[in-house]
Amino acid sequence: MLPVVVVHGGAGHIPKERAERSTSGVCSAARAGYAILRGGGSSMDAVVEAVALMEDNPAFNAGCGSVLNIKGEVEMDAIVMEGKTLASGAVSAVRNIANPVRLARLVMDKTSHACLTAEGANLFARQMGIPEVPMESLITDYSRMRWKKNLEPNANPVECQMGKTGTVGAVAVDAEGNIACATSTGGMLNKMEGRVGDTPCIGSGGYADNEVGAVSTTGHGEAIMKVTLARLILFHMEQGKSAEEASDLGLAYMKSRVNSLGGVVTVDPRGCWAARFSSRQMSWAAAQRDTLHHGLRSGEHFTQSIDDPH
Ligand SMILES: NC(=O)C[C@H](N)C(=O)O
Repeated sequence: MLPVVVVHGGAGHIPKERAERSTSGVCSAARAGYAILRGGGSSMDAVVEAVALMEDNPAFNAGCGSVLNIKGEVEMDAIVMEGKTLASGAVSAVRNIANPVRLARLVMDKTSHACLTAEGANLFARQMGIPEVPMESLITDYSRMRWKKNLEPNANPVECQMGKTGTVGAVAVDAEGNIACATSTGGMLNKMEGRVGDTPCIGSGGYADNEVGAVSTTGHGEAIMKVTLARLILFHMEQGKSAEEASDLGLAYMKSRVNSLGGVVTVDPRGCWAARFSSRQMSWAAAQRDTLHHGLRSGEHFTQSIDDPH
């Protein structure tokens, strides 16, 4: 069954004109993660590289392409976790960093802390020699347009919803049976300055445990935190549910208990995986046994050889 990498590009309503870019983005990320696993690399390397690639892709709400806060600025959250030791690292409300997921990994590897926030996270980035990038380089015309539209007094709530998708995440199991997860986001469109969502919160935006599995989540952060969605799904797996059943149970609970929709990618220690969502759409891709799987709408599941030209 092993190894496997599963990635998502955010749950929600993905506008038609952006669907193609979102799909090709998750497929490229899954390919990149799988190349690392196929070469004998670790699940942590695979999820970080897959997520970093999506952070660099302006189609997603993470890194370049992040949604803007109420002031029109980019503040990002990210987390990584490894299932062997339960070590994790996260950054929240960090600015001017191209790849928050790499900074989160450095928090895990180089500090005794689990999360650094705002100026402290930026100070740590400088100490680690990570270059700061101008905020402008993380802002796309699309994200500025969405921000402006949502400031209008008569903003359409359905359109508002569209700009919130695009958080990225990945879970993987490597040949040694080590499991990891990573999640990265610009957060919620027009959020308050300093707002921190679920993504950098352990058990909400992600969780990985070699004995149970791993989950990366996407959706309305405040709702995900209320039900600690990633850990809730792993609880169901501990009770004997499959990755798919547990993901559906967690998402159904979030819907019934706090009336909120979302999506997840999940793996178990054998390499069984699931990409599930209660939202209208979630771009996702998985790579295992030299096969690439992907989908966007409910019920969609396309497969092709990993080596097929894209
Ligand atoms: N699109 C998302 O998944 C947003 C993210 N969960 C947040 O609330 O920050």
